[in-house]
Amino acid sequence: MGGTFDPIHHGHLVAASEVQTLLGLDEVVFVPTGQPWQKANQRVTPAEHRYLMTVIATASNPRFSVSRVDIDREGPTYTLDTLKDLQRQRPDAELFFITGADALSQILSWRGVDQMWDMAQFIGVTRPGHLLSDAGLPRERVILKEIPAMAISSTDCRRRVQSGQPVWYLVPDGVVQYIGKYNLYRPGAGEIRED
Ligand SMILES: Nc1ncnc2c1ncn2[C@@H]1O[C@H](COP(=O)(O)OP(=O)(O)OP(=O)(O)O)[C@@H](O)[C@H]1O
Ligand SMILES: O=C(O)c1ccc[n+]([C@@H]2O[C@H](COP(=O)([O-])O)[C@@H](O)[C@H]2O)c1
Repeated sequence: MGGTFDPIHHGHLVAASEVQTLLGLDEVVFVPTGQPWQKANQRVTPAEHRYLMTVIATASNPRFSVSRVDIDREGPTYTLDTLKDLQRQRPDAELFFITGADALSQILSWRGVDQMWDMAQFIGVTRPGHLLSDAGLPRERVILKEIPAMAISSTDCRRRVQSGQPVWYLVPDGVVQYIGKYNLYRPGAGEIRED
C-alpha cells in the first residue's frame, strides 16, 4: 500500500488490515512516497518523519511491514518503479496494490499506467466522500472492496494539529506522540537534523 502518509492514520490501517484479511495476503508492505509528484504544489513533511511514523503505526502487526524503496529512490515517485523494486526484492511474490477510491479514480494519470496492470492486481477500497469505480480500468486487473468507513484524511489531521485540536484516536497513539515530539504540522516545524 503506497501513500504519502503525512501522517499515517487509522483510515490507512483499516484499509490495509481489511484487504489483508479479505484476500488472505501474507504481508502488507506500506511504502511511503519519496516525492509525491502530484502533490508538488503542497508542503510535504520530510520523508524520514513520514517513514518513522509509518514504522511506529505498523510495528505491532506481524503481517505489516514498511519499505524504504520510494524514499531511497531519487526523483519523483512513480508506482511503476515501486512495483519493479518490490518485484526484484520478492521475485516469487504475487503483488497487489491497495488504493483508496480517490487514488483509484486518478490512476489513469499515473506514469506508465499501461505497464502497471501486468505487474500487480489493484485493490480499490471504499473511502467516505469518494465514488469507488473501475470505469475505464481493466476489470480483470482491478478488484473493488467495501471496507468499514473511516472519514479520516491526513489533510484533516494536519489541520487539526495546526489549530491545536487533538488527533487522538484518528492516528495511533505513538504517532500522536511522535507528532508532538517533533512538533510536526505547526509553522516552521518538522526539520530533521542531518548531524
Ligand atoms: N480514510 C481512508 N479510507 C480508505 N482509504 C484511504 C483513506 N485515507 C487514505 N486512503 C488511501 O490510502 C492511500 C494513501 O493515502 P494518503 O497517504 O495520500 O492519505 P490521505 O488521507 O488521502 O492524505 P491527504 O489528505 O494528505 O491527501 C491512498 O490510496 C488513499 O486513497
Ligand atoms: O505513479 C504515479 O505516477 C503516481 C501518481 C500519484 C500517486 N501515486 C501513488 O499512489 C499512492 C497514493 O498517493 P497519494 O499521493 O494519494 O499519497 C502512492 O503510492 C503514490 O506513489 C503514483
